[in-house]
Amino acid sequence: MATPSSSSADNIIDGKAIAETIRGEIKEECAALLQSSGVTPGLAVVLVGNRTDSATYVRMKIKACEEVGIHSFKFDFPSDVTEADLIAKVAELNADPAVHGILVQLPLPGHIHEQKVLDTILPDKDVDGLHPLNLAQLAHTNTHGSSRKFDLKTLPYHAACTPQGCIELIERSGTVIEGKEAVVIGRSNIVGIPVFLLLMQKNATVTVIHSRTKDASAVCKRADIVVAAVGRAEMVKPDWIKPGAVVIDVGINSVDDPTSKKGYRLVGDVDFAGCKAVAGKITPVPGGVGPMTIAMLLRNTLQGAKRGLSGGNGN
Ligand SMILES: Nc1nc(=O)c2c([nH]1)NC[C@@H]1CN(c3ccc(C(=O)N[C@@H](CCC(=O)O)C(=O)O)cc3)C=[N+]21
Ligand SMILES: [Mg+2]
Repeated sequence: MATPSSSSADNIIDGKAIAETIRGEIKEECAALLQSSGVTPGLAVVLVGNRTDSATYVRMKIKACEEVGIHSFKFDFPSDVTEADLIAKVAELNADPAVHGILVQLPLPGHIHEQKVLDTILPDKDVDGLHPLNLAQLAHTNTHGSSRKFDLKTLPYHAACTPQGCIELIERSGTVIEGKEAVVIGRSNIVGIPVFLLLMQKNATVTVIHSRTKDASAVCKRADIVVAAVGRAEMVKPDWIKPGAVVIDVGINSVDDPTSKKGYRLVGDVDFAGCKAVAGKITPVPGGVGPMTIAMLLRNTLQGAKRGLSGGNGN
């Protein structure tokens, strides 16, 4: 086993490396699934318009599929596509047995009601975990006081990808969640709420901080585990962090930077340099949560294909 280095980087959680490990695990499982049942998992990706960031993310997702042995099917629509046409495509994919997962890349153009489109995806094919029924399943799961363990790899429904990625980063970097004080900053349906639910299912004591919280920094400072998902550049300062805490930064904020070639750079919701000096462990941006989101998408797609074989969603 490699000896951990004692460089200043050694409290950084390497999301890129952890995601690579997980993609390796998924690749093996895809090969085994193909061997045993002849099935290749399939992911349909729907991209609307020509945002460069969305096109980049979609390209990364498709490349990741190829690498692990998941079929991908890409559907491009112009930015003036009607909501009805998008919903018709989703309905077609819902009925396609080669498609185990459907992802509609967000954001959608303003004239389209995003949730209305997402709600059309069959929950069993909703590998983003953004359908309200999947969020409800996560809240409704109750393994406490039962011998059944809460295991992300075998959930009978889809949990959202970024939140699952946060949990994997915490656990795979060596932190036991059970019994810890966790604070989630932000309460979005996509990240804050599902992260809160996952941490609770993992037996943490969880507090959610939001825009109406009084004295957010004092509440945050109680946490052994902090997950920041507010979408405000470098909002979490070193004096918010309890010494030794694990800090997971979900934010992807672009800030002007004339010294960079692109004229901007990406920063998280956490003041990384400052908080790194106080935290026990911390994720960088980029190279933290981002790559995990894609790894979890692959895992959900594989899981969906396996569930399809066993018939029904096991509830
Ligand atoms: N239906 C839907 N599902 C999503 O999961 C979804 C979405 N819409 N819309 C946009 C956000 C954003 N997102 C990211 C995925 C990977 C990285 C990622 O891998 N980032 C790299 C850097 C990538 C770069 O070089 O820009 C990193 O953080 O290291 C980031 C962001 C998924 N999203
Ligand atoms: Mg809209």
